Amino acid sequence: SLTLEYGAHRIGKRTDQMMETWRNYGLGQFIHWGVYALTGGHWDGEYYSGAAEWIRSWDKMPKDAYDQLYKSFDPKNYEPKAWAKQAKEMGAKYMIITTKHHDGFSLWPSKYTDYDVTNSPYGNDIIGPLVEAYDAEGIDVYLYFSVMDWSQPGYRVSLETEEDRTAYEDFKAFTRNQLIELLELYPSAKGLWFDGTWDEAWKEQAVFADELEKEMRAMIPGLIIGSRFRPDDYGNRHFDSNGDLMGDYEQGWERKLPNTYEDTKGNDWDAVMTVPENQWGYHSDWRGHVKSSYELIEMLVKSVSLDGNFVLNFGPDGQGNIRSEEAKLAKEIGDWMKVNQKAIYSCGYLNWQKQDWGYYTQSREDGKIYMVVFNQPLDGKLRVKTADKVILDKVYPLENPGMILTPELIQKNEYFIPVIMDQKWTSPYVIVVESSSTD
Ligand SMILES: C#C[C@@H]1N[C@@H](C)[C@@H](O)[C@H]1O
Repeated sequence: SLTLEYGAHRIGKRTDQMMETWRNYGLGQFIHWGVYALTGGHWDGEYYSGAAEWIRSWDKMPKDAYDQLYKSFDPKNYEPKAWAKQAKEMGAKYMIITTKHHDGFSLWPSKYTDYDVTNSPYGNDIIGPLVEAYDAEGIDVYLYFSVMDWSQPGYRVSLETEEDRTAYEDFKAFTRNQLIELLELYPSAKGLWFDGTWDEAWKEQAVFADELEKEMRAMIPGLIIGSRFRPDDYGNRHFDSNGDLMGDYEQGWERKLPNTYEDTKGNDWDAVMTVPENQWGYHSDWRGHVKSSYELIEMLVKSVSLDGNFVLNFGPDGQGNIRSEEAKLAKEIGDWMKVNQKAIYSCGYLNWQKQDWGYYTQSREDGKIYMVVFNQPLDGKLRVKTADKVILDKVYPLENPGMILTPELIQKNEYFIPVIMDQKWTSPYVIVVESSSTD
């Protein structure tokens, strides 16, 4: 392997309590909010087919017009407490908020740019009240921060000339100043979710990024930072040039999920997911496929079954309203979580053979095994192939512990669990397996 000074600083999972808490979240909420929400994915009556938060990059979007939008940012309906309550009802254990997206508009009062909320009609800090509201609901807060910043004169995609390099040094200092400022203002934040680190100029900043990461970790012990922040000695991110994970968890699963445990490489990871195919910021006209709560619950369960967290995105509109489609999903997911949360919180991967009926999760607290059934077999027989030396001691529906189910032995370590068909199962349900080992 290569000798790397700025590659992974740890091989294997973090084992401290803060990371254990992160690992046990199961469900998170992403919030993408900023001046792009004012456009709703349209400009001058035209529909933008890209991701709404990228509308400034659209050739039909006059850049100076976009850059004036903040002078209309005055979200009368912004109610952080209501957002936090809704997230609590949904069952989210953490929330990631865009403090600054690629356009550079800072949702907090920043000493380092005039392109921030204090210079909008709204005038007040957006981030502070949100952090307080989510903290009050017991939902941990993480700060999304885009390194790429279209508003900064010093930003560069690549460093071709001496002028580029000089300008980029100013940009690096600005970036560090904003990050230190965020951690000083919001010390209850448990971690950072970085984005916009794919340009060549940043990929040359292994030394700077490493020093900055160390400085931030020193400010908030236990701070959790994903794989999308640092480039290594050769400009590689997520995995260093030896294939080892950078940061505390893998951030590569954006709008997609791993399919097998092997895909996760045994690392901690999160999957961040949009409701439409690709809209993070508010778009008033969602076209194409919009995911149902059934689909999203399956993605959540699949993520947990593979030792990951599932983070569902919300994109409030320009007035601070949570759109009705997202409110409905939050309610439907929350209703399912209220009944089945034991199969999600503090659960993870079980090395039993994957079956067609759904997913296994196992509690990291008491070892209980959960069979989350999405595809009910017509004969009601759920095939279970356990690992070796496993005894099934007790099997019952999570919703009805008194209904003891008797496994029918097929062959060594393989059973049918008969699920009584007179129950009209209309949503994914959970069977609990209490097991022991023969050795
Ligand atoms: C591309 C890209 C960005 N990464 C997602 C998390 C959104 O912020 C999107 O704009």
